[in-house]
Amino acid sequence: MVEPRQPLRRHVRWLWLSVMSFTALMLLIAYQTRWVYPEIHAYFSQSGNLTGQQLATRARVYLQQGLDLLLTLPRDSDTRERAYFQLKLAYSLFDIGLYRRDYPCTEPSLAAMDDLLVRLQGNDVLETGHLRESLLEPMRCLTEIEMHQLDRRSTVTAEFVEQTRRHQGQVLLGSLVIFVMGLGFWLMHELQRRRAARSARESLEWMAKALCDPLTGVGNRSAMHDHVTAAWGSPMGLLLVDIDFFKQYNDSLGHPDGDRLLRRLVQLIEGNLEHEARLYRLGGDEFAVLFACHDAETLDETCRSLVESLRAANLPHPSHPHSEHVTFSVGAVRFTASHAGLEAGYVAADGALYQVKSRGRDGWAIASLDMNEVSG
Ligand SMILES: Nc1nc2c(ncn2[C@@H]2O[C@H](COP(=O)(O)OP(=O)(O)OP(=O)(O)O)[C@@H](O)[C@H]2O)c(=O)[nH]1
Repeated sequence: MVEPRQPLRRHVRWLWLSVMSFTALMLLIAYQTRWVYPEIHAYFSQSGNLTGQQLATRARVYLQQGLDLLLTLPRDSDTRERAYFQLKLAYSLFDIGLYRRDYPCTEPSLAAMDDLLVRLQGNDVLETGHLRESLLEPMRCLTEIEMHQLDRRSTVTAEFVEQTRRHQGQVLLGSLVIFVMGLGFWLMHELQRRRAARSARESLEWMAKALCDPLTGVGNRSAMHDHVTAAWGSPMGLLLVDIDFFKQYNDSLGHPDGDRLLRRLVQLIEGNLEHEARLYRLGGDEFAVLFACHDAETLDETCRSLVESLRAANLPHPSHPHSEHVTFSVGAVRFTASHAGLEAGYVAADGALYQVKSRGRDGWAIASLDMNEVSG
């Protein structure tokens, strides 16, 4: 019961491993998508961060506040001083390498602011129209920088998001390929294993067939040798059973009936055997019985019992010269299990069988063998 469940368990384990690793990968990707990338995106978008755009925005605010102060009347020294401070702050935030390099309007704007700062410091009279004109260009320039920097930032963010999406797609595709390859390898391994199991099973079946007589289903001569090898060194009894006048039986009833008689004989003999005794067909109408046999009485009793049970079957034989029923001749011997022992035992049992045949058949005879001589 345990054996057939093993492959199922292995399949489940393989599938479980594949599904778990695939799920882990998917979770990782989902985590990246759901939490990590938005975090990065948020970092790029946060309002408190000092980017190129935010410096320009602050500079413009300081500039606007300075201009508002200067446009306030009366324009006393305190107001001028506060306006100077705001303009100075705007100037310092505006005066950075990035703006000078990327925006041509920066240089003239800074020059105009510088000029205004000098005039404020020198307490020059400042006309409202002139003030507006001087600060119009820096204001326009800072607005242009702000807008451009905002555009740049959204372009960079969009590119980043697009890149991560593409990367994510590649990771997903790669994982799917790995998963499919894993399944493929598993499938190949499984097919290979099944092929090996099938060929092993077929080999065993062929081996079993090679040891079996196809007509009667009992073991053949090779199987009998295997039996002797398995019982090596132990005392055994060998009975050779032969149907009398089987040729006549075939001739009168036909070979199919002869086959049926052979199969019936197998049933009768097997029904009469002890548990550990085995029946073999050696060829034609000759059968052999092998069994553990420790003394002569057992051999004698087995022969007697077998012949009597076969006689009791009363199988009809229409062309038997001396009887109306099928009769049998049995030759028997005891030997010690080994190849040489079997060979000698077979010769001796065959001799005993020949004696029975010569005496008129329908009987049994036991040959004696010096068991020590053939025990090797
Ligand atoms: N029906 C059938 N007949 C077989 C088979 N194998 C051998 N035979 C026949 O068995 C007969 C054996 O004949 P013999 O060896 O002369 O033996 P017998 O006729 O029994 O004579 P004795 O043994 O001297 O009594 C032959 O006619 C074979 O053709 C088989 O598988 N089926």
